[in-house]
Amino acid sequence: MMQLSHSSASCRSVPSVGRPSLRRRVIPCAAANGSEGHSTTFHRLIQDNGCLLMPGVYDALSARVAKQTGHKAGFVSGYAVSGTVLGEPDLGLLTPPEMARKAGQISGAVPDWPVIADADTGGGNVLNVQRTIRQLMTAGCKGCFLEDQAWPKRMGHMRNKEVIGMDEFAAKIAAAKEVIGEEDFFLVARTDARATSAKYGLQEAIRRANLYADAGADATFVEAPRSEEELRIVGAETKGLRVCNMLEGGVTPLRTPEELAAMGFHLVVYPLAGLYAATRALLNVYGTLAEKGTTRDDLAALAHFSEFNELIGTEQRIRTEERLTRRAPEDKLLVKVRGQTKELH
Ligand SMILES: C[C@@](O)(CC(=O)O)C(=O)O
Ligand SMILES: [Mg+2]
Repeated sequence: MMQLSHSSASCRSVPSVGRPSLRRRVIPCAAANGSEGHSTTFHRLIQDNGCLLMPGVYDALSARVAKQTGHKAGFVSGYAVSGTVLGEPDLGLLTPPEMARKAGQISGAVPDWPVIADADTGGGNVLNVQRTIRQLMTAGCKGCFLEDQAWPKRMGHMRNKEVIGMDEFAAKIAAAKEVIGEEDFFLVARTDARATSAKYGLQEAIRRANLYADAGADATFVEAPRSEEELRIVGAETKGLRVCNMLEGGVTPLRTPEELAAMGFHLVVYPLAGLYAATRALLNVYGTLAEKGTTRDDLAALAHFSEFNELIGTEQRIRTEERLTRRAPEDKLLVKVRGQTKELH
């Protein structure tokens, strides 16, 4: 059973981000009331780091870069995967199997780096939720976000959202918990009730988050608070572990993990920072190429050949290939069999 009963004076240190250096900064831990349940990788990461910062990732390469720059975990963003795999907006077009496939590629590329995937609404009713969660677990994910939007869902900071009934969503949480059992999988229940087109608002979102915590979610996520004041209210009035979504250009003001920890949050996601940065870089370099016909005067804006090869382990792979296939001077193939080198003719 997990305990996060640190006083506001207790602290954890986390590595700084943005570069691979080991510079560390300290984030005061927020106390979590009612955070009981089975312990998972993400419970441990939150306990060890105070407030855990997770960048959004959308493919194997972005996950490798996030890991290399010192992040301890990543969030496979539905918005970013929809944008990069389909070239489509986050309006419910990406299917759960497409997300599971991408999440599996990411987990495969960074096997020792935990990721939480965006399960959106779970793809339908309780049975779809169970299938989706099983697929994400098989893909190697260590958790997911599941949200109470009606289908077709839309990205949380867009207009025309609707939510399903809170009891119906509590049943989806129960369905998810049933397949998770004692597995190492962290379930975040998200409510979009703050910003629907219908009658709801912040108090409804808080009521829902608390119901979802009672239904067994490991953490709750009130989507789209509109001000610092609303962030504080969510931090003060919801139970258990709390997730905060920091979205450049969205309706919630951007804050640091330190600032959010002081308001009572435990897990901070910047889901679109990488996607938007990569998009800006591509716009720039393709624009340059179209304009000038060459990149030769703009190489500083690009990763270097050797830098990129190092990032994806090219040299290591070539050495493995050489070790397994190199021919002896007499042109015989040497292979290792149970520790002994033998010649193949
Ligand atoms: C976090 C998010 O769900 C975006 C959102 O709806 O706020 C994502 O897909 O990255
Ligand atoms: Mg999403």
